[in-house]
Amino acid sequence: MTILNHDFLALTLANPNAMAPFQLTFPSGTGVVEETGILRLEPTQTSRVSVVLSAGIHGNETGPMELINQLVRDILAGKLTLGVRLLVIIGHPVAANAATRFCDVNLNRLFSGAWRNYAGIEVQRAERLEMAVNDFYALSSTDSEHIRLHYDLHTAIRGSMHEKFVVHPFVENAHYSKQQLAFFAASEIEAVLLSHQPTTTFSYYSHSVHGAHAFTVELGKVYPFGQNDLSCFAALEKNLRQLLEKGSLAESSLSSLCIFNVLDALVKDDDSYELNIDQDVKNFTQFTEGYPLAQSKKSVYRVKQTGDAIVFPNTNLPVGQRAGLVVRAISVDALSLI
Ligand SMILES: O=C(O)CCC(=O)N[C@@H](CCC(=O)O)C(=O)O
Ligand SMILES: [Zn+2]
Repeated sequence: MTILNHDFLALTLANPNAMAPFQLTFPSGTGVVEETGILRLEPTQTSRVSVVLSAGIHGNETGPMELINQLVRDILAGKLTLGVRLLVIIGHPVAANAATRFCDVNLNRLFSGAWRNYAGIEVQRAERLEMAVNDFYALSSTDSEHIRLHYDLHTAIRGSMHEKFVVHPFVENAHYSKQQLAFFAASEIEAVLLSHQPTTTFSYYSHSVHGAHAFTVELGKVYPFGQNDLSCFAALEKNLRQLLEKGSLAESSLSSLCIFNVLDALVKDDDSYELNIDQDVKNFTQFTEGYPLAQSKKSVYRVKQTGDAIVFPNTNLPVGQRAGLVVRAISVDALSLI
């Protein structure tokens, strides 16, 4: 079996629920479609880099799916010579076809085994995606020189003061990879959010279980299929092509990056939970000290310091889930870089 027109996204969306595995060859290697939306590509030459590129963990975040589909198409067509091990994931084809973020439960809250505590169609998918990542990294060399990367590409519900930004997973030793940050700077990513607690996101899973340099990468605002301006991703696309071809990461000065500590995760603690923000407030909007940013019958959250800002505000979710992040800018010089 082959992938018609090298269009892995079309194949995935045409078979959203399941797909029998099949193998394929392409000019620079061999591959296997392991399940719908899960494609592993192995280069002919051995490589010391294993890259996971995922998109569409939220079904309506179409731009990143189109971006990675272009990369796959060019690899399969022989226009891009694959030089690294590559696992491509289209996260949630059922939700993508329904043009919705998720069907029953937010898939990006189900990793690190959290799927065991939920019910819905995303549960099986989270377990399957964990397995795909486990199998992929298990096949990589255990030598300490081998580099494991996972970029989980998303787009945001709202507009943003910083159009492109990454969420850095919690790292216990607070040492941050200069090379990864320099790669983001070179890819026109404007800001980095440093998490300070474990989460149940996909990128955190790859980091915590497999020691990967793993990030949630936000690439702008959500648009339907066909309405994305892929030229907005040009810098990242160019650098991903270099990574996939040469196994090397483009780098720029970190001085262009705005760094933020995640101070607090706002959690919806009651059905009465509300955020005191306008409907169209952008990510990274700042507030003044004492401002009652969130409240419910059970709690009130007051802004701790003028300049603290909100990211991912959202109350359209079940009690117990994250309703936003409160972040505070810090200097890049304050980071311990390795
Ligand atoms: O725009 C929003 O509110 C959500 C965009 C999105 O899907 N963000 C990810 C971030 C994951 C992380 O914190 O690493 C998510 O909420 O799952
Ligand atoms: Zn998302």
